[in-house]
Amino acid sequence: MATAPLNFAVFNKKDWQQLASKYVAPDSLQMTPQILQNIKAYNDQIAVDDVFDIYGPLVSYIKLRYDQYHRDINERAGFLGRPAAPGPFIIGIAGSVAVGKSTTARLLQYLLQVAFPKKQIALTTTDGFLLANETLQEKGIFDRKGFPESYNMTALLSFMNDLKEGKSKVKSPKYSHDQSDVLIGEYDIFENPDIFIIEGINTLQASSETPVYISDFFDLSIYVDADTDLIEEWYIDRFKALLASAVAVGDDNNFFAAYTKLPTTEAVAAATKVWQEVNLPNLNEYILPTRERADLVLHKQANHQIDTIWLRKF
Ligand SMILES: Nc1ncnc2c1ncn2[C@@H]1O[C@H](COP(=O)(O)OP(=O)(O)O)[C@@H](O)[C@H]1O
Ligand SMILES: CC(C)(COP(=O)(O)O)[C@@H](O)C(=O)NCCC(=O)O
Repeated sequence: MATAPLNFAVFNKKDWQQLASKYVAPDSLQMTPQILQNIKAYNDQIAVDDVFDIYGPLVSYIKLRYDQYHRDINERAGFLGRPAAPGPFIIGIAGSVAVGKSTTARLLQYLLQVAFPKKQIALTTTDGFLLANETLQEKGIFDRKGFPESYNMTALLSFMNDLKEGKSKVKSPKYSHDQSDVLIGEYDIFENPDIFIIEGINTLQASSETPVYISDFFDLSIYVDADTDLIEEWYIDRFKALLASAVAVGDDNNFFAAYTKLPTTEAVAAATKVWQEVNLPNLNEYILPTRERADLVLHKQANHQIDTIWLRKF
């Protein structure tokens, strides 16, 4: 993997694991058999030792940063002589298409909920802020899906601003991987969450539409990293899983239905072409250059196991 910049501390799994109970009382994140069973129920491929060794210390670190965030808000409000109106503590998760951002985000949401049972931990993806496929086609940029110009950045920034200001009933549009499109008129509604996770390939990118970055609203950012050959493998694995579910559902409106009519080798060749011509150039040109903007980098090796963690020192 790449060498970490000077402003990051680098941990291997063993050293990171030592940090586990530094800030969270040991009983607040006990990995009981029930917790592990719940995690396995949603993704049985997740490495169980990662849940203990990587996510345990990560939750401790988030707890530390969350407490600092609230102290900071109160002190700043005191300085201004205005009441503190804290919005959520926002965690941004970035990384390539198919590197495992949404899986990481869901696992983190679950573990934070276990560690903070009285807090509301919410999650969304920037995928819902993509322009609809029809609009991308009208604009002649369907083959640029996922690139910066394919998102409604103004809507995304306004969503982030409303959330951070503590507005109630803030809506984010939904995206379906089965349909490979945004779901017009369908939203997730957030009612003053305490911790908010937003994952997406563009969470650390600048916008050409406005000088404000999405990450200006973040209190912590995580970049999920891996070698590109592995990510391509995971992209194809996910494509095969989406094909299998299209076959199981038998819905002709499913985006993947057309691929199910092809021999598997042809369908996989088509997906490999999309990876090579769309998602890989997007990774190299627009996503990977944001890695060093993150506060924390989780580097994965084969089988999604995390082997190295970079943590920003300053
Ligand atoms: N920690 C993990 N363990 C096992 N499989 C994983 C893990 N993270 C992701 N995957 C698998 O890799 C593929 C891509 O993951 P996903 O979370 O959809 O990526 P992203 O949100 O970055 O596009 C999916 O098939 C998912 O099940
Ligand atoms: C919706 C996405 C831009 C984002 O991907 P994600 O991070 O959710 O995997 C991506 O899945 C995508 O559709 N890319 C365009 C090319 C393709 O069909 O893979």
